[in-house]
Amino acid sequence: MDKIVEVEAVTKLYRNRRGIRDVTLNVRQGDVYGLFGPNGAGKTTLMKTMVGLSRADKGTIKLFGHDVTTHYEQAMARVGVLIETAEAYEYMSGRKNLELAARMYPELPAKRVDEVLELVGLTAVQHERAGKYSLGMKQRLGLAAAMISKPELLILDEPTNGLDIEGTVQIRELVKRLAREERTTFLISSHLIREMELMCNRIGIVHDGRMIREGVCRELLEGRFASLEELYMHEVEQDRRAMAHA
Ligand SMILES: Nc1ncnc2c1ncn2[C@@H]1O[C@H](COP(=O)(O)OP(=O)(O)OP(=O)(O)O)[C@@H](O)[C@H]1O
Repeated sequence: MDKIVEVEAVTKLYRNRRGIRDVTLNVRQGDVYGLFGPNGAGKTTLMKTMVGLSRADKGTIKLFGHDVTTHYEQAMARVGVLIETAEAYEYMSGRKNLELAARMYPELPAKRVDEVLELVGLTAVQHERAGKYSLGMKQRLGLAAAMISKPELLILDEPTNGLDIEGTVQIRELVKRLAREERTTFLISSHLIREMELMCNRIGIVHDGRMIREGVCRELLEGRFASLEELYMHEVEQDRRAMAHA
């Protein structure tokens, strides 16, 4: 299947009328898709709606061809999710946390826990209490838990939020490695455009709850913009003008 994520004209508004409006996006197999936008643009709302944590007011969302609203289990069967800060049982070791996550998938080989620990670089500290982990280590533990079932699609909300440079680089390298070696498809949100530029092949720009531009990074730049930052500033300016005239 080519299109793994199909979001079609989705609106989700909170009582205060904030949220997302009429968002359409497609993620294809093998993409590292970056959902970019400043704080409050609507990235988390979109991701939560996509994985059934909140319900769309309008529009359709399909994952692997299955509608999230009507066929939730089939839609989510091959999806791993890390939305907002990773939650771990702080009094348990990192390893125990992952063993607990693995119990949801009885068919997984026992060595999968070792594999994901290795992938996220937590093998050496696996027996330490998760409560003692640094923020970066907690994020990586959350990522390991999201990856435990070998999902074909990983949806990660701000995975580098609050991380220092080293932590950020580690997550980025991990994403690239999984995309390359395990053919994992990614949908990643961030408010850091440089991060997106280094990691993603496709990008969607969310502004004020709307998708204002979507496409292959290389094609979006089209020789007109030196960086995604320039493209973003241009698109936001255009959007503001269009809205002022609407
Ligand atoms: N539960 C809620 N009730 C009311 N408004 C909300 C709720 N959650 C989010 N919002 C509002 O909806 C808008 C989009 O928020 P969202 O968290 O999706 O943005 P975001 O792009 O993920 O930003 P951030 O990076 O800060 O999380 C914001 O204006 C936010 O204040």
